[in-house]
Amino acid sequence: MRMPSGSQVKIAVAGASGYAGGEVLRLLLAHPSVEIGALTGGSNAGEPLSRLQPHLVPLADRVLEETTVEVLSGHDVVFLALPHGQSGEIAKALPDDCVVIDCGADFRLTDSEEWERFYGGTHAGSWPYGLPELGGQRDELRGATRIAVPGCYPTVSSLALAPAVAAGIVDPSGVVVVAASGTSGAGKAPKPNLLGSEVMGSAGAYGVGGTHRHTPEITQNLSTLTDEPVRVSFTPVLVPMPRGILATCSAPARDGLTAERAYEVYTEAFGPEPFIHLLPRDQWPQTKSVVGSNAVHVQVTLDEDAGRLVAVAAVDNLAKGTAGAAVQCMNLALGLPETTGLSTVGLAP
Ligand SMILES: NC(=O)C1=CN([C@@H]2O[C@H](COP(=O)(O)OP(=O)(O)OC[C@H]3O[C@@H](n4cnc5c(N)ncnc54)[C@H](OP(=O)(O)O)[C@@H]3O)[C@@H](O)[C@H]2O)C=CC1
Ligand SMILES: CC(=O)N[C@@H](CCC(=O)OP(=O)(O)O)C(=O)O
Repeated sequence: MRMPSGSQVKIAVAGASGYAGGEVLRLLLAHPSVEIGALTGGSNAGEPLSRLQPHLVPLADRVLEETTVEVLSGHDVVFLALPHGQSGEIAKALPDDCVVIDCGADFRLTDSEEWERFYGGTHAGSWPYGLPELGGQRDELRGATRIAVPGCYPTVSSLALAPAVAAGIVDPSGVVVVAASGTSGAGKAPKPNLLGSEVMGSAGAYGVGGTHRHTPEITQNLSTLTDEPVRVSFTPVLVPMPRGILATCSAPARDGLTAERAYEVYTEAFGPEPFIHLLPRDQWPQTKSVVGSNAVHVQVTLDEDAGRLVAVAAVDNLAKGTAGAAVQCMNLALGLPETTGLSTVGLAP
């Protein structure tokens, strides 16, 4: 579906009471070509949106509806911001010409065995993957009617290493990613380990030992860039901040690589990308610079003694890590300028 210039696209958001759905709405309120239609919830259906998302002032008079195919039909674009496993049935029942953008994981993986191993249950299938900056992915997204938005950790770690893997300056069988995330990455639903008293003043690793479900997604992404085997050791870390991910990624450097050459490779790869900002040589990414924005801040160097390329990247997990990517993909799907309604300006301090 392509938008005739000057016309408005009518969107619906399923999961509008959650973090990802709320962020999709925050971004779309600043989008010039969007009219906001149905907003649905789960347990909060029937509640005023303002009780759940008081920051979305222009939508203060809206009431959350039930998440049903009937409510969501009749829109040009439907954003699904539902828990894993909830998108498949709804997506299949929506009209073919409706653009469906799934913020969940249901359609991200291409390998059904990996889906069953990491998520359990039946694999719903795979859709065009919503990371335009990865290889030739942008072309897949133009005019697409079904899009799987990447996970937040896979977005930041895949982008941090993509230029190095694509250029063959590292051995992709030795990738290590350690990424620290803010607590909104875990969603709004209460969880015992996410109580304020558990999280405040503490940082903790989880999903250690290759068990986190984003491991196969990072491996899948990097494998699209090389014919060599890709092996990823991924460790997520929960840190006491509401938003942001900082990923420290490394891989064995190929003989003869210098820090200058690595930086050159990244400059060439990211030069044309509107949302990826390779920092000046002496600066390193920090989450506060990307909060609220769709930007990815990246830096790269060589650890000569360890013989490893080290790339660090920061994103806002709810913006480029979810909702910003979803809006960027909508723009591509509809033939709008890719950056419409999205900013690279963060919120600091
Ligand atoms: N948070 C993040 O940083 C990221 C999130 N995502 C993905 O986005 C999706 C949403 O995540 P997030 O917003 O964080 O989660 P939240 O827990 O904050 O929100 C979940 C939303 O889904 C609704 N919901 C829950 N169960 C049902 C159901 N059975 N039927 C209909 N609606 C239901 C909830 O409604 P109610 O509250 O009314 O019950 C709520 O609106 C997930 O798939 C997540 O993996 C992806 C990347 C990053
Ligand atoms: C801090 C935190 O808990 N983060 C989430 C990942 C959030 C994300 O990207 O999500 P989905 O794959 O769920 O869409 C986690 O580790 O499960």
